[in-house]
Amino acid sequence: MNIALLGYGKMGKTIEQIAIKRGHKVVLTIDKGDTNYDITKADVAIDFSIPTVAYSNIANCIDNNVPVISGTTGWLDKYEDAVALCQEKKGAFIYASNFSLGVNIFFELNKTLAKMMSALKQYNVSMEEIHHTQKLDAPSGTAITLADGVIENHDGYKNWKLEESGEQTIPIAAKRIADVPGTHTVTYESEVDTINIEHIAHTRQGFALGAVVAAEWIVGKSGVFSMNDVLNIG
Ligand SMILES: NC(=O)c1ccc[n+]([C@@H]2O[C@H](COP(=O)([O-])OP(=O)(O)OC[C@H]3O[C@@H](n4cnc5c(N)ncnc54)[C@H](O)[C@@H]3O)[C@@H](O)[C@H]2O)c1
Ligand SMILES: O=C(O)C1=N[C@H](C(=O)O)CCC1
Repeated sequence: MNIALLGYGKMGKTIEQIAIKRGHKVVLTIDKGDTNYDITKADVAIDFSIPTVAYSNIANCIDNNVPVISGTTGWLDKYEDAVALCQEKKGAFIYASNFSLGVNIFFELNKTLAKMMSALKQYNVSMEEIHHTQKLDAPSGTAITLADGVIENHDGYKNWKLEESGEQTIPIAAKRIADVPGTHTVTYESEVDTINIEHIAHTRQGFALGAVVAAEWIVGKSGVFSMNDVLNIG
């Protein structure tokens, strides 16, 4: 497959290594300031850029009929626009806040636990995410997906807030520590005990492999998909 990388930072470079090992060719590496390029050289594009440009990168792919995978976080106010554009143009698009297999299993575990805890009002839920200090957005996209998973499956919670608790609100703490690839903890606390579930990424390889697997999966399809479709879970 010929792959375009939109964003050639930490993730773009890790994805390039994995894509080549899996027999693909990286035909475009687009970073800040690169505007004049022909995206149609690629069979599929993988966007890991920055929140302010993710939507225009995705829209450019859809407009040019190139399937696109996006892992960029912090741009979800425009997610529904991307869905509408993809449907209108009969394109192919996947956004995932986290492409790693382990986190996608963790997402399902989180939903199951939320269902179990819904009747147990003596427990309060909270979340913590820890990432490296270059991260531009907070809370992480993964923490938002985890909070949404609780809200959909636990009748005690209706929203989430960064560093703030309140009635029916899941507090999310965001910590920034040098070189941490990504740690997420969901905690249920009562007066007598604590239940934690946690995912710790040791490297970025898991995110990158998941993005390449999603790119392999989407070619030849049309529609808006999720990692659950790719991994056949959930
Ligand atoms: N979904 C996941 O599994 C997952 C995993 C890791 C990171 N991420 C997200 O992916 C994004 C990138 O992460 P990173 O660690 O590679 O960040 P990074 O800062 O290392 O790389 C981002 C790159 O995008 C470039 N960029 C700026 N403007 C651009 C433009 N107009 N077009 C293309 N590229 C442009 C920057 O110059 C930089 O090189 C972040 O939003 C991060 O939260 C998601
Ligand atoms: O390094 C990052 O930035 C990460 N971003 C994603 C998020 O916001 O959840 C996934 C984990 C790494």
